[in-house]
Amino acid sequence: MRLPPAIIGLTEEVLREVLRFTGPADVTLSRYFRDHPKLGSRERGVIAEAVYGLLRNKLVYTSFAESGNGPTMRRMTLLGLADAVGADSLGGLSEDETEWLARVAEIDRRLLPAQMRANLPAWLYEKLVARDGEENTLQLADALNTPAPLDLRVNSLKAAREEVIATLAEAPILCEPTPYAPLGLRIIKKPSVQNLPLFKSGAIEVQDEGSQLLAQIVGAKRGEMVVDFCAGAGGKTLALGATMRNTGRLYAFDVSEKRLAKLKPRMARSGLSNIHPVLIAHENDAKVKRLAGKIDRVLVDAPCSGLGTLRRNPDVKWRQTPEAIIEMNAKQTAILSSAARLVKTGGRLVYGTCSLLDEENEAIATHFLATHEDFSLVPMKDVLAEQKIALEMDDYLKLTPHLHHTDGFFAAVFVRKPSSE
Ligand SMILES: C[S@@+](CC[C@H](N)C(=O)[O-])C[C@H]1O[C@@H](n2cnc3c(N)ncnc32)[C@H](O)[C@@H]1O
Repeated sequence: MRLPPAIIGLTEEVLREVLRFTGPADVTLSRYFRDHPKLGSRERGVIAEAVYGLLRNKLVYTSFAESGNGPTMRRMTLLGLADAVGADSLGGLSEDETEWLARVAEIDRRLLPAQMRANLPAWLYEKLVARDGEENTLQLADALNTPAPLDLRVNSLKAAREEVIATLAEAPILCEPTPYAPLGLRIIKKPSVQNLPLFKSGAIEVQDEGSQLLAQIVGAKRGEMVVDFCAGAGGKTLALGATMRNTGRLYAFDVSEKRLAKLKPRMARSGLSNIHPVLIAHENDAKVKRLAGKIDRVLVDAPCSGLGTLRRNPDVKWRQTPEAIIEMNAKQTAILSSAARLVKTGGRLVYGTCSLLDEENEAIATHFLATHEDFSLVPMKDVLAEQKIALEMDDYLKLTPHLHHTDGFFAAVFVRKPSSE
């Protein structure tokens, strides 16, 4: 069925707003939909898909849009919509526009300049090419510009992975076990899971496989004292709590009241009662100091550029700047250093990000080791062997969408040496 011609104007309107990059694209879209309550779910889906497609392919589409007659923004919108639903499904196109879309569809994108094909800003593209070479960067960019599948984590307190697979099949939702995370499921077609009884009962949570692995390498055990220092809405907190079998004490720190508030209903669904959310003013808050030297395991899932999550948040690559990343580096160093004080002798400290950049990853880990003689690195290959995760890594965990089909993640594991060492 053809879409009503009005969808073009509506998409163009919200696209203009999104491309101002004054806030995250998903927030702008939600606000737009709230302000336009008459839009049906199909229209909303199409508009969102068109906007996300445009953000993923912005460089290529801008160049195509500039090639035709008429306003560029309308042409960008048509490209996004044609990508989302196919040009044949669009009502209200002029003859000229129909022909132009057909011509553009014939262009061999392999002939475009490499940075344009990568659809990455120049500063990021150049940084990645300098490190990984052009071919690897193009492969990475291709994976980052492809929408992610939907990954779920089974809450082992409530169900076994096999049971969940069987229940989902009745829906019918087909999924497969994730290759590395023992409780993960991957759904290729993305159904809405929020209304499923499995979700409402807390048997499943939405969580990328990479994020599940980051929680797993903390190695939290029954009865331990654990801190999730940057808990946010608690994606990893919930995974840690289940690994601890709902025993011990798991502190969920964050500076954002709004994010911690989102953790509460998730805690209630999960059946976990070992989690203690704590709002802190900053990383040196007195609430942190009180626990110094008492904690078995600390996870620092640090605030970062988020460039590893472009499959889900394609606007991030256009909103990030090298200057913002330098500021972030200072924050990451400060948070890691403060969180380290919590770790008891022999305890584990994990630093993780969803960034692809060395300066947010290895550089922070190396600097930490150079300035904290009482900590040493636990090579990631040892941690993965301990956790029986079948991944080949050297010192650090480095997950990328083109190699591991997860979001981009980095992690380093440190241990606090016994004082005699
Ligand atoms: C990558 S996000 C965490 C995501 C979360 N762990 C999850 O799995 O869903 C980083 C978090 O760090 C928090 N944050 C920023 N500055 C902080 C600080 N100084 N101390 C603690 N948390 C901080 C942010 O509010 C944000 O929620």
